Amino acid sequence: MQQYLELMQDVVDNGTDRGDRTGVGTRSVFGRQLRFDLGRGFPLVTTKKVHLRSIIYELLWFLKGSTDNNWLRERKVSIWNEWALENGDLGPIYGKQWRSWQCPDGSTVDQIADVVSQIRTKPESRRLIVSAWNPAELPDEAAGPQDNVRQGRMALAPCHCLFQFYVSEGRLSCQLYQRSADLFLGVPFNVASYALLTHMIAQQCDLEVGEFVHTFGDCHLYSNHLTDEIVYEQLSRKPRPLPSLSIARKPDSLFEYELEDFVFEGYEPLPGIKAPIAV
Ligand SMILES: Nc1nc(=O)c2c([nH]1)NC[C@@H]1CN(c3ccc(C(=O)N[C@@H](CCC(=O)O)C(=O)O)cc3)CN21
Ligand SMILES: O=c1ccn([C@H]2C[C@H](O)[C@@H](COP(=O)(O)O)O2)c(=O)[nH]1
Repeated sequence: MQQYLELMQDVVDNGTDRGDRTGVGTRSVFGRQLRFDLGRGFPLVTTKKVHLRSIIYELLWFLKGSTDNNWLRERKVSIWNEWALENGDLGPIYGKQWRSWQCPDGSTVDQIADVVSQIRTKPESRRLIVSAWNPAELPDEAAGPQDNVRQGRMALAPCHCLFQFYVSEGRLSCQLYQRSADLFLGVPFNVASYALLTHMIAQQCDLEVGEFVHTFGDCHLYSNHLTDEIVYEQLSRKPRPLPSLSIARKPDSLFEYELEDFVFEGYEPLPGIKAPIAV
């Protein structure tokens, strides 16, 4: 994960200091890319301990099509708490757009089931895309997350907003476009989540894993992460070898995976680093 640290250093050295929606302030660069060969280890940050359980449950929750934070809370995953209503509702965020994108005629599109079926039947297609960016349901940037949900809008605009698959020589690759990236807290989650999704879809489609290509728009470090205890501490650490992932069984569909199916070996990270989240 040296390249993750290099991107962090790039933001520190070349970023411009700017204000942002949350009021915290960031240092940011625009337009960057990381590439991970998934055959050479699972891309999980090793220079701090990353909470894999939260990442896996969040992905399973997206794949269920759920936007109800209670499902995560029941599993002790707290990463969406700040954005949810009292009753758990997060509005039409990822799960809704992935599994039941609303059409004008009242029908819905299951983009995930469709893309898996396309990968199986038309692997050379150049249209293997899933988009969470639904302009009709975006939040009003001037209102808070809960107010947006009360209006039937998303609590937060999709950050990882569009991804595309590519099949070549029996390998499945995935490229993500992330319009806005919290490099310290969000990105380790996003890289691992899409790497995991690529492994799952490859297994379902009888393919090997290829690359995960992570393309960024506004790539930032929050100003309250630019401290000796947080970002500079992480930049002083040396990456360790990557863990490996094996999947214990092959479920009948992409929607039937469980936490216990994912077996990670050789994850020996440096200690965790706590940081405040910008809401
Ligand atoms: N500012 C911001 N950054 C994000 O990364 C982010 C948002 N907002 N809003 C929506 C989701 C929620 N995500 C989150 C939220 C919290 C953590 C976080 O606090 N991580 C800690 C603790 C992990 C845990 O307890 O499971 C970490 O050390 O990684 C990570 C991703 C990613 N997203
Ligand atoms: O998966 C995610 C979700 C969110 N983020 C970060 C990126 C930004 O710091 C905030 C979102 O704020 P916007 O004003 O909507 O850009 O959350 C992330 O990195 N990964």
